[in-house]
Amino acid sequence: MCNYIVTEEVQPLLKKPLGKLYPNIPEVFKKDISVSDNNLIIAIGDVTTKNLVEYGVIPNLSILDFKTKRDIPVDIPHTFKKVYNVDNPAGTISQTSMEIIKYLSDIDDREVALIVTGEEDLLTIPVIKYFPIGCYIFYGQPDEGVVVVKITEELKHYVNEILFKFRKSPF
Ligand SMILES: CC(C)(COP(=O)(O)OP(=O)(O)OC[C@H]1O[C@@H](n2cnc3c(N)ncnc32)[C@H](O)[C@@H]1O)[C@@H](O)C(=O)NCCC(=O)NCCS
Ligand SMILES: Nc1nc2c(ncn2[C@@H]2O[C@H](COP(=O)(O)OP(=O)(O)OP(=O)(O)O)[C@@H](O)[C@H]2O)c(=O)[nH]1
Repeated sequence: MCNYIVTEEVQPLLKKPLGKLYPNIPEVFKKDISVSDNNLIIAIGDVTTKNLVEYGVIPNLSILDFKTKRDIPVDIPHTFKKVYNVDNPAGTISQTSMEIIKYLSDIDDREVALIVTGEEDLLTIPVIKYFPIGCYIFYGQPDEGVVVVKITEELKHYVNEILFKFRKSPF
């Protein structure tokens, strides 16, 4: 594995929602669908996680950096059952992020937090790559709302194509 660095070619692709954009979390997701739908819920971003938690929906995995808009602190009103930490600089998907997300996709833990030192936005990519088909991913589209992604085989292929457009660095 290696570190993936964003390129000018790939950045515009990542600014487009990878799922359905909603102005706010839709009513259907204001309850824990992972119980009825038997699909995992992954939240990426602090505002997104905070909003879900405040509706009583605790994601199976929350990927956070405890800030929004780069430096506004965000408090998440929940004590997670397991917490992991990873370094992931803005503009990259670090090798360690790829490894920990692959590991987390294989274990059946609930209420896990992955705390990112750096920037968590791009980690939607390895979550789609490694987590099972059918999982729901929630992440924020700044100043537009929240994106809800349901992982499909096609989306996994698209994400692998996107990864090829990153610059790879061994360190
Ligand atoms: C294209 C993206 C993913 C590139 O992420 P990157 O790791 O390079 O971090 P970047 O610093 O560009 O942005 C990180 C976050 O900080 C925000 N941000 C960026 N610059 C600033 C700034 N000057 N002031 C305040 N907030 C900022 C962005 O809106 C974003 O929410 C990002 O810019 C973005 O659009 N994120 C929101 C949508 C998203 O998460 N998409 C996931 C695709 S995998
Ligand atoms: N209206 C609305 N906007 C949301 C919601 N969730 C996220 N957003 C928007 O998306 C932005 C990014 O939210 P997240 O993806 O949770 O990321 P973050 O950690 O809060 O912010 P960054 O560190 O800047 O990426 C927020 O600042 C909001 O503008 C929501 O439920 N409703």
